[in-house]
Amino acid sequence: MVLAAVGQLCATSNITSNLAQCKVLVQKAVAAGAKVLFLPEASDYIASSAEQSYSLAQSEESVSFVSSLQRDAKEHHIHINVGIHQVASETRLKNSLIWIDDKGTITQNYQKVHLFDVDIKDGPVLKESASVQPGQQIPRPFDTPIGHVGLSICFDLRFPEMSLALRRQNAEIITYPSAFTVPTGKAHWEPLLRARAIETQSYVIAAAQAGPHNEKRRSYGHSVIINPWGEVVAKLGDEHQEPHIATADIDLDLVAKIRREMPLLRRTDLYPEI
Ligand SMILES: O=C(O)CNC(=O)[C@H](CS)NC(=O)CCC(=O)C(=O)O
Repeated sequence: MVLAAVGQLCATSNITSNLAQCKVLVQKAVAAGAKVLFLPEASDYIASSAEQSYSLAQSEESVSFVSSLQRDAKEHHIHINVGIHQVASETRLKNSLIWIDDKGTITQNYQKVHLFDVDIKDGPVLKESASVQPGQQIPRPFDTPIGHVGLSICFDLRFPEMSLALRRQNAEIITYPSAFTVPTGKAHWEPLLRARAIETQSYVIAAAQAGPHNEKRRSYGHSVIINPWGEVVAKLGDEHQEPHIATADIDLDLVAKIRREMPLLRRTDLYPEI
């Protein structure tokens, strides 16, 4: 069994201080003996407008955010999965999730495919598609020290088609780094994540942002690791004063046992194969 850590922070528009929080999380994960650290969506920054988000993605701080974590990964022999913004075009960004291996190399880069556009009465109004270009592919799950990892981000967790597609390609662990809104988090966060774990018979690892990013926006927190039986095996609350981690052993024998004991044989003669 290999130990994985989820890290929780509250990013603002200050990339330098967000990096400092991420580095604290790396230190805590290393001290706990974790081999992989999962950091939230948009760990580099949460901006207060589309314009600010685009200009931050072009900044030097944005480049050093990633290179500094690459150096940490190499120095401490830890893999780091982290959500960042990348420039996609002259007007739009990518909401990206990169995998940095224990040599400091970026080996995977997933671009979020489902964008979060909501306008909830007396609730959050967010239009991610105003500044972000949707990804066009679902990368294949890849080998890591904790098993085959399939990458997805935040709002993607509402689409079981995507997690089932990753499962069919042999994912054993599915990631959902997030910055969930508070009302949708209270209502949907844990049940949806547990459902994704149960129906894919995979670990679900969801590192979350927590607390107030600016006057307009706050995130729900509650980072979790869920085993393939749907049990929460590591959990944080909504603390946001200082960065926190939670850890769990990833047991691939448990994945194999659950899949062997309860095969989910699909009736693809009756509905399409995903
Ligand atoms: O804004 C950034 O820079 C980073 N992106 C995000 O935080 C994204 C888009 S606004 N947040 C979500 O997808 C929350 C989904 C959610 O809360 C739900 O599905 O209920």
